[in-house]
Amino acid sequence: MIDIDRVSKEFNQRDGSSFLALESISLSIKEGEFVSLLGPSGCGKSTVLNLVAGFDRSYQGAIKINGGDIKAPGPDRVVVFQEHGLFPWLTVLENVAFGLKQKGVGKKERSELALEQIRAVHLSKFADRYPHELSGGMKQRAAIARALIMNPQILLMDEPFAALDEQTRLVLHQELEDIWLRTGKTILFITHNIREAVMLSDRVLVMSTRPGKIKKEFVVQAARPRDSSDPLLHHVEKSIMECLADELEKVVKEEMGDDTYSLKKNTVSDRNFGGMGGGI
Ligand SMILES: Nc1ncnc2c1ncn2[C@@H]1O[C@H](COP(=O)(O)OP(=O)(O)OP(=O)(O)O)[C@@H](O)[C@H]1O
Repeated sequence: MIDIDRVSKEFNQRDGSSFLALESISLSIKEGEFVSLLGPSGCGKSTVLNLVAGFDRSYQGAIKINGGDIKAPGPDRVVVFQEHGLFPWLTVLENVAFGLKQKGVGKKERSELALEQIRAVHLSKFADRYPHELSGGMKQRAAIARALIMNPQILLMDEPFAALDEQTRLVLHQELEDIWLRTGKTILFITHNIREAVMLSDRVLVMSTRPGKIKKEFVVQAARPRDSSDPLLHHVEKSIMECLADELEKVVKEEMGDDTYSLKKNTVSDRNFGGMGGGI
């Protein structure tokens, strides 16, 4: 369904030089699969998502959806960002129905369809509220409903839960898994949270940084719906942490400007990773 074949991406920098953000990335995502891209800050996760979304067409290599080239953003792919992007002057119902209005769907039909999606994300009681009257989790639910109402084949999710508190995030993980199991959407999910990637995904692709590459793939074969106490999930988390230790070292050295600093001296500890469920 999504085929990324030896894709490289360079950005022009202010000083006129170019910066290689992605180097020969290849990956395939099957229809209905839930795949996460995981990696340290700056490894190119969002760049990959933007290319698949069709926001940026200047790259080397090929990206195909169902065998066809991506020419522009399309209705088959909808992006959910960390920032919900709801219109502040519209209610939840109006926000969710907005895309259908643009498509010319009549008021009664779009309200019915919007309410259906709003029910699916458990926001029925808040359909007539404005975004500023909602919690962060509610806003992200509304953003998901707004994406789903367009019935895309593919959901591209760029750290959609990164700004939420831990409890809310856990609830939304369950809700997203329910939605995914029910709708069979193909999901490409970007995160730097190891626990989140493992809890949600069929496969986690760990990226390395500068330039961004796919370092390793982890298949998560745990049963659905996922149970956070499943030992298999903990096992995969641990393997991913080990895989990421080198990358973190690179990032920390670069950010601290100190070649002598070593994370590993302190071992790959909970402190460095923010706990088993932590981010990177
Ligand atoms: N428009 C741009 N111009 C120049 N460089 C860019 C541009 N967009 C991204 N980059 C650089 O490309 C690299 C990859 O960025 P990207 O945002 O894809 O990383 P990321 O893994 O999503 O990071 P984060 O987790 O912090 O969001 C970074 O070094 C970033 O500074």
